[in-house]
Amino acid sequence: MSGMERCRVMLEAARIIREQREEIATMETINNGKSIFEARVDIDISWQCLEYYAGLAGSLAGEHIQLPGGSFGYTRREPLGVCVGIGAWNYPFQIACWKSGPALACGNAMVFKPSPFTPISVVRLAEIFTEAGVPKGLFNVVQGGAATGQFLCQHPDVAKISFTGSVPTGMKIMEMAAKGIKPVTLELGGKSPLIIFSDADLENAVKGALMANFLTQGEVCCNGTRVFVERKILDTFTKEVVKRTQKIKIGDPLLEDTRMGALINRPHLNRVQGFIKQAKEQGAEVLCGGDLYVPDDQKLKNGYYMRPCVLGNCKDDMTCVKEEIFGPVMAILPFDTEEEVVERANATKFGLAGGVFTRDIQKAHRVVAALKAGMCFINNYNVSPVELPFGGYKSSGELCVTSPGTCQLQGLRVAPGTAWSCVLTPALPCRIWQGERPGSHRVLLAAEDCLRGDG
Ligand SMILES: NC(=O)c1ccc[n+]([C@@H]2O[C@H](COP(=O)([O-])OP(=O)(O)OC[C@H]3O[C@@H](n4cnc5c(N)ncnc54)[C@H](O)[C@@H]3O)[C@@H](O)[C@H]2O)c1
Ligand SMILES: NCCCC=O
Repeated sequence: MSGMERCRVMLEAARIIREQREEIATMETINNGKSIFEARVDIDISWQCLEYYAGLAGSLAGEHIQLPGGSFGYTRREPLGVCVGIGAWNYPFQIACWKSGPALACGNAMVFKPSPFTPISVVRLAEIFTEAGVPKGLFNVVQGGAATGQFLCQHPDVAKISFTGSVPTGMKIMEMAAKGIKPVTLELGGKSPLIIFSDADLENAVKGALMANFLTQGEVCCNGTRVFVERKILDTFTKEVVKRTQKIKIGDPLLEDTRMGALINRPHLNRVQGFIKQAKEQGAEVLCGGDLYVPDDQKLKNGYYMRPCVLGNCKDDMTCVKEEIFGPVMAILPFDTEEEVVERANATKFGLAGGVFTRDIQKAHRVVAALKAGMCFINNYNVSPVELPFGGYKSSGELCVTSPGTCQLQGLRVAPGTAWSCVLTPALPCRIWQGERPGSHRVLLAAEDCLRGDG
């Protein structure tokens, strides 16, 4: 198909998703346990993602290169072929759209494997693609766990792997991809810093801290779970955060007023509570929550519910501050100076996201520029519009570069084939990618290098 033909089919899929928003959101709530309130937002981001990539499909073009003596050369953008998408369980439908959107827009086929804990909604996506006119066999769902994932990654006919999940699994995927010399995109875990300066709008900062910690039961990769608070406002901020956390309505995720549903499964619930137990042993103080929540509704009494937890008296070397818990657990850490907090915020193996709350706009930009993190928020948190790139530094994953015939299957939202793309928004650290030209290296440059002229 031509790009415009692919665009039309993808727009139709986006339209069907929009039309069936309520049904798919309900399915996602049952699939994952998150509140229907949040699941609707996930579905909206999903159709927006397909619309976004549909919009790019028609303008994917090669280049004409003039050579001496009247000769010329040209480049074509060709699909890679069969791409594998492997997803995590926290945003099942959305992750499947993030991966299939760019793959299909560029003319690739995709075999998608959801997490075995959330197998359902992606099957609906496959049906929708078929209804919209995606040719049979172009988007495929394979169910299974680690062994199935390995099989897909090692299959000789697979040209590219896009993975969302934990760091240990990401390392295995990268090894498998290396053996097959396959490009890979990794979207991995995080332990992101959220920095609250004393001049911040307190009301907004408290809301931001809740947004950064308790969406989807805290099971969000980019959550700002290390909440650094300037000592001058530590007590006021902590008191308010605890008060608001205790008011979060937990329970049946299908009810309109529920804001926190059930964790994904019993082993994960036990793991999250294990982190809280260990935090107490290491000297942290549970300021609220952390215990099981048993809803009044009899049919939910064995559900995997817990009260959101705020930990005080935390230190940087505690396990609860260093490791990704992937549950509703916020750690509060006092700080005194900007220099100190930036150093502590960056002292982590992860680098997915970061946030700053302050009324001082210069300080805000200075601090986010100094954070070694992919997605940075100023006076806001956990909004990820599809138009913006999403990906990490260090162990949080790799932002792959563009390559001919495909575009990023997640992580880099630029027109495939664009030679230079610059992302420079108030809330994002600037990054510049150099697209591939035949025979050249592809490099990822920090903005500062380019501004100095090194780029
Ligand atoms: N950066 C992002 O965009 C992003 C988004 C969502 C979740 N995450 C991360 O995902 C993690 C939670 O998800 P999870 O528990 O499902 O992660 P996981 O790594 O356990 O599993 C992810 C997927 O990989 C598959 N898998 C497991 N072992 C495999 C192997 N050896 N080979 C191939 N596939 C294999 C699983 O079946 C699943 O589909 C957290 O660390 C979270 O931060 C990151
Ligand atoms: N906004 C979606 C973030 C996905 C990470 O878990």
